[in-house]
Amino acid sequence: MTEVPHELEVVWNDALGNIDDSELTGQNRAILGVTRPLGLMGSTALLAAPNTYTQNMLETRLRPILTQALSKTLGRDIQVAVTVDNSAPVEPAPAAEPEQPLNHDIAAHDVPTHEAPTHDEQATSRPTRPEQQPQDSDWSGRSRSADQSPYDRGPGDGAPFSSPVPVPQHNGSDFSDEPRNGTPDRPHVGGHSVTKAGITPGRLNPRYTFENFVRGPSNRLAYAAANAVAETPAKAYNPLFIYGDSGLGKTHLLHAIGNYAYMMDPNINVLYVSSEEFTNDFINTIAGVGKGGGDQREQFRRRYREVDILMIDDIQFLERAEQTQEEFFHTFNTLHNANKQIVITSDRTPNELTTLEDRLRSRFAGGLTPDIQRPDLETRIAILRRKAAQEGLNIAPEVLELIANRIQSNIRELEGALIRVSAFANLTGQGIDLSLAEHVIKDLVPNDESSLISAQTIMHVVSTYFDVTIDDLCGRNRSKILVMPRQIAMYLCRELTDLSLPRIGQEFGGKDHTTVMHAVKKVTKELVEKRHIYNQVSELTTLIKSEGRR
Ligand SMILES: Nc1ncnc2c1ncn2[C@@H]1O[C@H](COP(=O)(O)OP(=O)(O)OP(=O)(O)O)[C@@H](O)[C@H]1O
Repeated sequence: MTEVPHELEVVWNDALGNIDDSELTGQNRAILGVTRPLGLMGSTALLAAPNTYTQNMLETRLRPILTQALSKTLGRDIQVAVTVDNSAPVEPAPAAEPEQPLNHDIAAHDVPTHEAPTHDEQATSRPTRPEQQPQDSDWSGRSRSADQSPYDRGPGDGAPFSSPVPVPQHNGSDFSDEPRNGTPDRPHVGGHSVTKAGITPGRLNPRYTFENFVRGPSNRLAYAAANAVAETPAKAYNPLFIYGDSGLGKTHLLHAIGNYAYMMDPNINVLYVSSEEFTNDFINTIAGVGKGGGDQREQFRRRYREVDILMIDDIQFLERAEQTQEEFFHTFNTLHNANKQIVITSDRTPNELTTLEDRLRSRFAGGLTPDIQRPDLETRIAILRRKAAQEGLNIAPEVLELIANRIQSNIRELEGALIRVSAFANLTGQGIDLSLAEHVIKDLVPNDESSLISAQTIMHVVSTYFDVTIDDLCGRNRSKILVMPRQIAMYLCRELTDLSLPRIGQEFGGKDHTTVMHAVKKVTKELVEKRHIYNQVSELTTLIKSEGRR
């Protein structure tokens, strides 16, 4: 890392000293602890963050506090720019292990000792690995009492929720088939997914953090367990097996674990992968063995076995194939024996995973197995309120309540409804009131109907509507005239069915899940910005629903 001139360090420390402690949560302090000043250019202070997650937090949540503090210190208006400096050293971790055992011996069904706060509760003290603590060592010149965890959540839980509508980074008018950060149809598992220091943790979604996760009775146990695992990997609950219906936040919690663990220790190896990706990667490896010199199997093993935290999403899709399960079993054992953390999600309990071998099921059941239930009305409203605030939408409480009342069982749908309502208001130049919301959401699918709608139905309706063939939708021709219907069809599959991203990719001619993800983001953005896309998506939704009911 660039050496920091002494005066700059002094200015930085003074500025940090100017921040009122009550404005910062423990996490904020930890972030500031790993941030370094790089220089002052005119009225801009350039800061270095060790990773994109920290950069993101500095640029959003902490920006106002930092600009104010730096401006006050320097006596003039200062802006802040943040760059990622991969070489930035994270404070060396003392090797000492915690003196107190942390929940080692808690039975699988026990409630975690550090119960998570609800969205109304605050500041829970958690056990913390001592090696994490130096990161915020005295950056502010203030001392912290020995028993105060640096990661206690402060009152500032009102972090802006990242927009579900992606900010356009290029001309958003075209429908391109390419995900911006990757090549479609190429498996995205492998070395680059492993978040070794210096490698951007590209597969972790920085928006999915613990802070952005609204807690309520339906998810409190899963949240608390995930939080404990992120703070003390392989010490609290191992494996952690979270199950629950589609769209209730399992993936969000996995990413939150990864983001949190990575923020605390950028040297940690975190790997997030869906079981379908694991299967595909394994099948490709087997197919390639012999062609590529025979070491592919070894590389595969290293990819999955040399990690500190392995997170497998949607384990119910783990291929029935014997060899894949065998491989996964050994991966699991190797990691577990090496005291590495494993986190798994599923749509059902371990015992209900009847396609899995008994020995795998019993391994899963041997850990903590919290579930996530459908959120209650209060939690749904809290989620909507947070999303609306993030979008800068001033929506009356009765409108949020209407949406929350109408969409009860899936948070993805809840978010989708909010986006549709705001898109319609935006495109028609109207304010968001009850009658507008009523008008928009009357067409949305109540969750119970979604099981009646298949990807085939959606493809059939979309292909007829746009006068293209189903082969066109599943093909790879990138002509604009085909890409747009294809992306809309993928978006509708995500919105109207319970299919996972990889499963949708398979339905569309074996495409990678990143291609589907890109399509979903693209259409979400376009339908907010373009009236004709909004109309097409609305019309198609109605057509698909009526087709699904037949
Ligand atoms: N408690 C919550 N607070 C805020 N947002 C949430 C919460 N739970 C879910 N979400 C949001 O709902 C959406 C769907 O969640 P997620 O993808 O994690 O569900 P899932 O259970 O993994 O679904 P699937 O099984 O279909 O993959 C995400 O955008 C997520 O951020």
